[in-house]
Amino acid sequence: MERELLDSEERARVWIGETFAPSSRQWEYLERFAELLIAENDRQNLIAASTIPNLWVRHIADSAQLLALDQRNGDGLWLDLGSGAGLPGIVVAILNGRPMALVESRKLRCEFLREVIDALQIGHVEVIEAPLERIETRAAATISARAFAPLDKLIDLSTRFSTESTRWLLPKGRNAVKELALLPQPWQRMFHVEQSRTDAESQILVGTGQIGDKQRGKR
Ligand SMILES: C[S@@+](CC[C@H](N)C(=O)[O-])C[C@H]1O[C@@H](n2cnc3c(N)ncnc32)[C@H](O)[C@@H]1O
Repeated sequence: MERELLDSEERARVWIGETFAPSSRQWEYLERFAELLIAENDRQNLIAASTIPNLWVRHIADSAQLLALDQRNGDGLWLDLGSGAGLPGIVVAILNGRPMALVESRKLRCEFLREVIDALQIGHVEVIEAPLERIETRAAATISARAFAPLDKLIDLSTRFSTESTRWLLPKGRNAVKELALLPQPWQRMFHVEQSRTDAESQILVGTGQIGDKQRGKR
């Protein structure tokens, strides 16, 4: 069955309500995050100004849809790479209590992320202010990365955080299938393609497992 496209702010909110049943506090946090994001966008370029009228579709629901693809609870770490303004990491963390690590190399963006965490009192979120290449290796239950790097580079940089049960959630816009086809076969087989709920032409690569050196060698 074809999925409903979240093509209006109202539909995006209704879908979030139906999918995650947020508490009134979680709704308040999503609203507050949206306000902080818009305000901060005057100071630093976090999101394209043209997307602000559709913020709930383009950023909030677009981020939340990743959580719908991995609704595991518990204490498995969610690692969000190149988090920028906290997309998808902050949205996911508002809706889910799993530990969240936001990896972001730019100082100003990290300052904003820490302000949001303080304002919303979401203590299960940490900001790792460093290039991904330099951070300590930790096992991630989930790895997300929105608009971070081309797929082959992204996988190269993040393989060391994966385990056999790692869920990879990689929104890849219109080039998802093309980028996937460029990977070595063993990596390709780990992924399937999900249609984005927020953009008819965008897709998300969803994978499970550890990408090891051996597989890399079988190019
Ligand atoms: C295009 S932005 C996307 C931000 C956010 N994920 C989003 O979808 O709005 C890419 C982000 O990745 C960060 N970034 C780029 N290379 C990085 C690296 N090697 N390590 C950590 N962060 C990096 C940039 O500073 C930037 O904030």
